[in-house]
Amino acid sequence: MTAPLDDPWPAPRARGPVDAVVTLPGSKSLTNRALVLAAIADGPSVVRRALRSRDSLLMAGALSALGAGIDTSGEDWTVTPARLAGDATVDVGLAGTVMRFVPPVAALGTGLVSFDGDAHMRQRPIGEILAALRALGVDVEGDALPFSLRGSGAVPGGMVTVDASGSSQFVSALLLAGARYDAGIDVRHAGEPVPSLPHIDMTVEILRAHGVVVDTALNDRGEPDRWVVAPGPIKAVDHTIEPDLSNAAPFLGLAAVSGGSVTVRDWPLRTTQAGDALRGLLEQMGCRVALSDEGLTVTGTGELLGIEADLHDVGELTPVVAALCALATTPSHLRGIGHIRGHETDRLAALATELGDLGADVTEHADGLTLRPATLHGGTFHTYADHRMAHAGVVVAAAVGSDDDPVLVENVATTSKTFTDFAPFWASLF
Ligand SMILES: O=C(O)C1=C[C@@H](OP(=O)(O)O)[C@@H](O)[C@H](O)C1
Ligand SMILES: C=C(OP(=O)(O)O)C(=O)O
Repeated sequence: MTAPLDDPWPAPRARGPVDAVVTLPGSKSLTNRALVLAAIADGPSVVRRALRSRDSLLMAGALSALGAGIDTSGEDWTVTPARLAGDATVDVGLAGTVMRFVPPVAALGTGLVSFDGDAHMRQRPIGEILAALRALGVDVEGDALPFSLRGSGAVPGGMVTVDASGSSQFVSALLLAGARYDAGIDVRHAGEPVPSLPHIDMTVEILRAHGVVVDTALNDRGEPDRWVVAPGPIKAVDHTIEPDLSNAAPFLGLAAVSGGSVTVRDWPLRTTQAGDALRGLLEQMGCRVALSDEGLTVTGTGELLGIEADLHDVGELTPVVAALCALATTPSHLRGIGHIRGHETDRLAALATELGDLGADVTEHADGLTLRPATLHGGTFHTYADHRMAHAGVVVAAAVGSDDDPVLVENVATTSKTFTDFAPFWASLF
């Protein structure tokens, strides 16, 4: 057990360049997809180097509640599918992947499944998936958390239209379970552009690894925003989970703000993870970036430049990128990210308030932020129960303030959503 931290936490300030080589925990997005598919696959499988954090344990708990056998005792998790039967309650916590990916699976079972989660989760969008399930023949009660559904042992499936402009997870959720629906699933998006497309690519890629037939070529034939999953078996496949590249953001950001050098081990040469975009973003901000057999190394050059960036595809990187922009010597404009107001908190409002309270020059727009150079000072950085706000806070704390005027990060423990014991690990680097 790690000792409880002071709250608010006096996050360490870098007194010189920070040099470190780190091994990061597994990807939340990959772990939770692998668990879902393992639970409805044709036989048992192993999820190696699974992320052990609140979101992945909630996913394991949810699938176990539906009947799957999941052994999370070791580093490698064994999953044994079972007929999904009986009444169950599912705690989704603050995990978008649990709230969105589990209902389409629960619909395959027999029994009443009730969903609830953290207070803020009741504000996060889910209505589109519940409406889609209803249209596909599932008995669903409610339009937001808490909600329930009653499975009848089969889902007819077929064609369904969703507005996934609020979250790519609406599409991923339906695709993940779709091969088990009688007619498969044909998902069409209608609305403003879908954010976080690499996450849908990740879903398609892992489905194909399980032998599921997914047609996205329809998109290339002039039908954008359409994904078709054929009904059929889901092969049992063992997965080894890549490190979480989005969670690499504060570590690489630390190199940038301290003028040091941080290597994240096992950075994949090819990946669908949104965090891979950090390579280009940090290079644009003036860092040296090198991918080698050892991993990804980012070296701060002493110069941190602002950026013009459309983060629509990689919105989850916004909090740390915005923190870096607040410390940059030239202006920045981050756009295309209105949807992150529906993340763990309204991230645009939270970043504008918290960075602004430390002296940053931030303007909030409907779909982004403008940040101009300013001198920041110490104070308390609130996190709104959002792990990535805490990541932004510790990066600012590393670069700003003084012994008499430090940056304190409130509820840094919220990082446990995707990184167990983040704060002691972070502190060990200084
Ligand atoms: O499918 C996933 O694993 C995710 C999709 C994205 O959600 P949105 O499309 O809601 O941004 C991303 O931000 C989230 O962290 C994880
Ligand atoms: C948006 C995020 O999480 P979730 O999976 O809960 O949607 C995130 O981790 O940045």
